[in-house]
Amino acid sequence: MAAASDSSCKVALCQMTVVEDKATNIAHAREMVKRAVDSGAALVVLPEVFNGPYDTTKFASFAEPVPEVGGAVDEAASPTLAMLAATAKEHGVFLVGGSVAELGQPASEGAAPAVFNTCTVWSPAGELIAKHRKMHLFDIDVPGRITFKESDSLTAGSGLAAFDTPFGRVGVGICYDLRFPQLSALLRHKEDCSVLVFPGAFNTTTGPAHWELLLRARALDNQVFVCACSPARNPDAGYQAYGHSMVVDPWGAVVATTEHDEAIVLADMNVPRAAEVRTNIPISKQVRTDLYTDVEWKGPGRA
Ligand SMILES: O=C(O)CCC(=O)C(=O)O
Repeated sequence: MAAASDSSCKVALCQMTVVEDKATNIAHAREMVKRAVDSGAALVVLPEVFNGPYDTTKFASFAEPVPEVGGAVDEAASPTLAMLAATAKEHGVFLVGGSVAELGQPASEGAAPAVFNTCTVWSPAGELIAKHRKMHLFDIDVPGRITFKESDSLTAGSGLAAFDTPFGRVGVGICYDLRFPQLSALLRHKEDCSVLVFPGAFNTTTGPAHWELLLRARALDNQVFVCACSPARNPDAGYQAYGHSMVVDPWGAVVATTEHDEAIVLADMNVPRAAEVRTNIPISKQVRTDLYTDVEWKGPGRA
């Protein structure tokens, strides 16, 4: 395992090019993780839906069963997960396996199996130590720019995912989950995380406008490191990823990033910096939880 002291850690975000062919993506991810480890990373992150196209009509055909935390991978049915487990173990690193379409159980008898957008996290021993099903599905309509409806083919998850490392506790969300400060706040205040990791795939409309702003906002309002890993932009793909994988520190500063081409983004995270910022600006002690209980969330379908 690459050197990771008790407090600091080198993180690598593998901004890989994703193509239509699953086996090619699996092999490419394995090779990028190896390169990340060769650069000294102890925590390696892959992008959202890294084993196939980001396309609601294709998720089901790329989907694989995902075991529960601590469970064994069915290597024949889940070649992507088998690679993640083996690669984490081979290199002795924590591996946040981007996300894959997860083949779940049918919601009712006779229904099609539910498909989730699921992030798996692997320990240096190759064990599945956390699993996050995307909680907020990416359904947006910006006329003339982008319309996307994950809920056409995906089911939302509802659990929190976090895992312990020698350098601190790490929480996980996926892409659109970033837009919901409540999830990050739960990871910080309920799960006690100092690092949040988001595999994500923003696009060329919302990416330039919101990606960095959201990452820096989540870092600042929770006083945590935020690491977000995108696929590279593939000109041949139907969905044009924004790229710009990024690490933000608890002060809200961007400490490492890139453009939209394939790259490995590396950053040293000095995790005790989170505690230092929390002492300097003690918002978690000053927060007026007594005043926020009556928020009435507005929107269609809500009273
Ligand atoms: O929130 C956005 O603008 C992009 C979200 C997205 O691409 C996703 O959730 O996969």
